[in-house]
Amino acid sequence: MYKILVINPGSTSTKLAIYDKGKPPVENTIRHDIEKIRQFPNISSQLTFRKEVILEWLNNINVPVASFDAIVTRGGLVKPLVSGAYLVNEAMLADLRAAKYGEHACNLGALIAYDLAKNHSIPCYTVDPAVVDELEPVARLSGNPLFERRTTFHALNQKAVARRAARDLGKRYDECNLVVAHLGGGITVGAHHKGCVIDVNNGVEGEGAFTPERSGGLPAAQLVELCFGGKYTKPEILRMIMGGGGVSAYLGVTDMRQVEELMEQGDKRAALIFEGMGYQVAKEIGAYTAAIGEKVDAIVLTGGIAYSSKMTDLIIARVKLFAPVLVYPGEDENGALAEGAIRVLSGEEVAKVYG
Ligand SMILES: Nc1ncnc2c1ncn2[C@@H]1O[C@H](COP(=O)(O)OP(=O)(O)O)[C@@H](O)[C@H]1O
Ligand SMILES: CCCC(=O)OP(=O)(O)O
Repeated sequence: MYKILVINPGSTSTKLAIYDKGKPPVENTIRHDIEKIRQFPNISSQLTFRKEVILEWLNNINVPVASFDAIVTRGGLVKPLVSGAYLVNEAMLADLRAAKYGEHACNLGALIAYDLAKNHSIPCYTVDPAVVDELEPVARLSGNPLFERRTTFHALNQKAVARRAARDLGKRYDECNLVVAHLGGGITVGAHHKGCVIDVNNGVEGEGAFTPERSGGLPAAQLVELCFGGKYTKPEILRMIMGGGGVSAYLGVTDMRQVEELMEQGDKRAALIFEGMGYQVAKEIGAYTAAIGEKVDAIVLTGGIAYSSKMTDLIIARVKLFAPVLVYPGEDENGALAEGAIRVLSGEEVAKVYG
């Protein structure tokens, strides 16, 4: 068995885990001060800050970087890829440094891992990055040839949870039809048809349901008016879509537990926004059920917001006629990353080469 460091950078946190030869994992979620994060002009400039926080933790628990057999990290926004494990290489790092395929905190993972590992000859991997692309040709059409739909979604957790749901249904993943909804800071709903995600909303480009901090799909003509109206700058408008949209724009908070507290105090607007999110997620589930076009074995709800039975009850009430609903709150991205690295180290899977 192997000793593996897992690095999973999110927009406001860095999740870390050490998997050591079958022992229970040692995990740590470092929540970054939001004001501190906002001081950085862009994601890539957070590199040194985030790396030092990781080194500090390893130092505190007395684990040297050299003791790891591999470092595995949540993949960044790179070119569209088939599902699997990838060796972190210079070509991948160059695309991430240039944010060639977009900016998201997950871009930092491979950059940090490589930086930590480079003096110790330790291999670094990513598994099922957010850009896993198994879309059918018909799903790529946007409605105008100037725009092509592309994938950015919770591929790692969606795939891991879909495999778990298949096991619980007594089937193999590639025998199942599942609609998986990851309900977190970003919300993505994927149509898993016999082991392939044939369609999914892009979680960072303004598609799908609104989320705690993202707008989801907006009325296109109104957005164009706003862009050319002269009142807002490009970064301000981008923040309306990512970071400051959705629940944040309506209520000024991004934690759904706070929204529930407001509801308990009788805040009717909070109740409407909470219901609106569930309503939009249910509509997405309906759309991706249609995308599968065959009998759906189960609808799967996962991610942090799936801890809220108020939210899952609201969604289930609208979608239960389509298929049975399974709820797996939270995520086990760390476990999925470690398993991916172990598959490579043990020779069960050959790491793909990015380029
Ligand atoms: N018990 C809970 N009830 C309601 N919402 C929750 C609960 N726990 C976490 N959340 C919400 O889950 C979201 C984060 O989900 P998570 O899956 O960890 O995020 P991400 O997809 O961004 O990694 C936050 O909006 C948080 O408010
Ligand atoms: C990066 C793609 C999926 C996504 O929206 O992730 P977060 O919810 O972690 O921002």
